[in-house]
Amino acid sequence: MIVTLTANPSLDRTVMLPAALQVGDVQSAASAREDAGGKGINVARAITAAGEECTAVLPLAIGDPFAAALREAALHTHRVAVAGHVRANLAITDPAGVTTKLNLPGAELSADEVGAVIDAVVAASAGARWLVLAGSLPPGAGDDFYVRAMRAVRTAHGDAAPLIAVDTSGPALTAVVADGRPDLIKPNDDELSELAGTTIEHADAGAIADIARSIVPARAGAALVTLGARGALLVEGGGAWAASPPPIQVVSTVGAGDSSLAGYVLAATRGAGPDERLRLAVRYGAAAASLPGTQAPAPADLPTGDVPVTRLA
Ligand SMILES: O=P(O)(O)OC[C@@]1(O)O[C@H](CO)[C@@H](O)[C@@H]1O
Repeated sequence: MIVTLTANPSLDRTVMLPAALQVGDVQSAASAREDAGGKGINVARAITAAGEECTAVLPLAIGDPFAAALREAALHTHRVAVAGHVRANLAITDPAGVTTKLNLPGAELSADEVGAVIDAVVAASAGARWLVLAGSLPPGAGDDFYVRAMRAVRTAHGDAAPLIAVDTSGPALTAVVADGRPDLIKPNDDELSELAGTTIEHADAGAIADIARSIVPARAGAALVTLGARGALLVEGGGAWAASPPPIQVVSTVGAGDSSLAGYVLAATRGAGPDERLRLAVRYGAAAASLPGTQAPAPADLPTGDVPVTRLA
């Protein structure tokens, strides 16, 4: 069983344009869609669609319209009643696959609500193999929220505690790497650059792996570094691997990283080795990028093209 936590869910609105976005102009849109989003929700949707048992923990006010979008996602959820309503995030996509994203901060959580969310994660993760903590933190949670959640889960479940994956950014990611020692982090190129205090924009796979090694394995068990159209890297104590994506038509990149993480966790749960974990991560990320809006891929959506994986020195 796999548990995800989305401390800051979002109703994802996607507006699809028939041409490139013209900032400052009025444009007619071709169509629009809404999806229940937030990183942990997206991970849970891909895992559930693959037939694995999964619970998505989230704060949700009674009567929040987000509940209707969640119903459509058909997820098993553990909801913590809070006062504030779920934010709405906006994505604008065009026929060339260019995605523009506007994310709101989310409603503030009170100290009691923060404590209730952590208690819910501890309860939901009893017997789980993986716990995925994903997304930005809402105001009020505190930068150390994920560290607190990880400590609470590990203290409560001891040797039976799940492996913990964290996908976040900024001070929340810095805190997790400084004080949490997650089993897996999933930075993208910007997040790894910020974490390591260097830029990886023009670095090749070997150089990126070396940068990840400044964190792995001392401060995180492994790093799945997603690089968009360049593929992804997996760095762990035993080695580093790079994978290139299969050819796809990009429709919306929203949720591609979440689906990569879902693919990784699915493969890990099934006992796959590092190269297969990385390959499935890249296939899931590519599948998500080829779907509109924040749709999470099902196994039937996975691209059939080759995903070459190479071991790095
Ligand atoms: O503000 P955060 O939590 O960093 O990102 C939120 C978000 O962009 O992440 C998902 C895609 O990864 C979307 O469903 C959602 O809108």
